[in-house]
Amino acid sequence: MTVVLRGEGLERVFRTPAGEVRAVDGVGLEVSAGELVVLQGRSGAGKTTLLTLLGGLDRPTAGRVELDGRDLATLGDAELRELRSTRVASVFQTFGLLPVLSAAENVEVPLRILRVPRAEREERVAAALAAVGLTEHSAQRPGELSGGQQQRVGLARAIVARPALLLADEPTGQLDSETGAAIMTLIGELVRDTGMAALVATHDSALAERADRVLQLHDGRLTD
Ligand SMILES: Nc1ncnc2c1ncn2[C@@H]1O[C@H](COP(=O)(O)OP(=O)(O)OP(=O)(O)O)[C@@H](O)[C@H]1O
Repeated sequence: MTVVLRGEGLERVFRTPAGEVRAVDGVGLEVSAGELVVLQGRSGAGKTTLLTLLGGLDRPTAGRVELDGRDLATLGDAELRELRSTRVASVFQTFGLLPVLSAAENVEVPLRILRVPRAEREERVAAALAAVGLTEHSAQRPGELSGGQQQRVGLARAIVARPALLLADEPTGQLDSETGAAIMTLIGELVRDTGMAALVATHDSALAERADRVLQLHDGRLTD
């Protein structure tokens, strides 16, 4: 399978008044197309910092990230933004939906940014909402949806631009365990159906059952 994401020798050191924090300390990993990898680790293990490096939102202190075959260090800001908006989708614990927009309008946002023509936007938004089982709720605003439904809107918005990579940081953190498990199952289905690569950070070990592979992060390092 094609490797979509590769991290090599990644380090991220934060300099704080209290001293240096090695949040990510020599991490190497690969995620391939059609693969769901779960990144597990306790609070403070470095999961968010690692995802931020892998998604090109922050630059590593050392090491390299290759996304879709491109070394992020060689890209300028504009190229990096372009790669991020076309090839990477992110899902967070706080669903990040715009409260004044309907579910469908929220899902449409990435396509507007990419200047996709209107008719195609409508078609793709409908398909993404159908994929997460929310066709009947497309006109509702986030405040009128349950937490699990809001996260499904977040997932529809993530996949609508057909990214090569989905990065999710505690996507089930605000949900009860049953709803969280359903969201994780849905992520697994989306990965299989679309062939995208997915890396999902969570401290919930029950969710790891749905992964093709589980990585354990401890004090910024991957352990076996
Ligand atoms: N901007 C920053 N400045 C200084 N230290 C930071 C910064 N961001 C993160 N850290 C530190 O890096 C370490 C890893 O933090 P990170 O948020 O990546 O962990 P996490 O595994 O995502 O935790 P959680 O599950 O609680 O979100 C922690 O010790 C944290 O305090």
